[in-house]
Amino acid sequence: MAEQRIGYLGPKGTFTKMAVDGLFDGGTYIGYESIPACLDAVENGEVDTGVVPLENAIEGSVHLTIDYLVHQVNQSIIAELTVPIKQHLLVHPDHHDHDLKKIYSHSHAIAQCHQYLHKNYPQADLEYTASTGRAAEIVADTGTGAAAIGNHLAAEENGLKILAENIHDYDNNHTRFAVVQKNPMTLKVKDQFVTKQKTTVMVTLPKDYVGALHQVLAAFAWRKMNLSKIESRPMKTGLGNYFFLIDVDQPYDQILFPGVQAELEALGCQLKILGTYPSYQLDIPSPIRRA
Ligand SMILES: O=C(O)C(=O)C[C@]1(C(=O)O)C=C[C@@H](O)C=C1
Repeated sequence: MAEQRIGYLGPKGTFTKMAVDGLFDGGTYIGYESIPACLDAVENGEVDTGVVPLENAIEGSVHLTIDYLVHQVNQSIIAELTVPIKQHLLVHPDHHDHDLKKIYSHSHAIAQCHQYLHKNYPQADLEYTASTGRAAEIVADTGTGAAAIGNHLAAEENGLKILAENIHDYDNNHTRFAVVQKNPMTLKVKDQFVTKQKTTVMVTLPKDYVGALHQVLAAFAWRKMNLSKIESRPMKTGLGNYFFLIDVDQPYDQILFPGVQAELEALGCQLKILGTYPSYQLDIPSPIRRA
């Protein structure tokens, strides 16, 4: 069997790369500079599998991933993995008592550390990058006076030191990553702890009418199907038009899901299955190299 080709949000040292290293058992790994670039590579067959961030416990959904999956490509979620996230402040090895004028990172990483930044570096300019790994690369090139928010792997890969560790504002910080494929094929993953099986569906309503969402939820509720997440996103067709993304805590089956689908279609709604998949939980150790 040919080696699996896995695309991920790169470059080196991203949290997504940590997730990939933790999940897969061999393969060819290719880092892409942005979430759309990674999903495009899956779409055009450059890689078999893509791994992109989906949701963070502190900052919420990664809307770029959700919107791109729904509007721009035709792919299925075939697994998800939850990874503990520890954010550190990374600086150039020559950095000593310099002022920090600029702090670079991915918008989600900056958001996870807002209180810390507000308290300790209120004067610093916050610069958004496509990933935490990219932020670390910039700081390695820039030298002193700048910092990146990222993980211990980004520090190691870019020769940076950790000025402050665990700077995220809330302890229970985790991110869910989606593993996607265009043509679902078997994944070669390490022995992981599968916490549960899930199914993600997208529901669109015909128009805004009284009780519409209640009816959608009732179709799941009376079948005793547990929902672990529901989120609305704009359809991008005009103000007030939304679709709902719903995570159901059970695998797709030939009775309950078709029943929900038929019931919702009778109400004029549409239901699309975005994936039915195992949910993995990774516990990545994070060695700290102090400044
Ligand atoms: O920039 C990275 O390292 C990523 O993998 C992206 C990302 C995200 O988009 O949420 C992943 C995990 C962390 O929550 C911060 C950033």
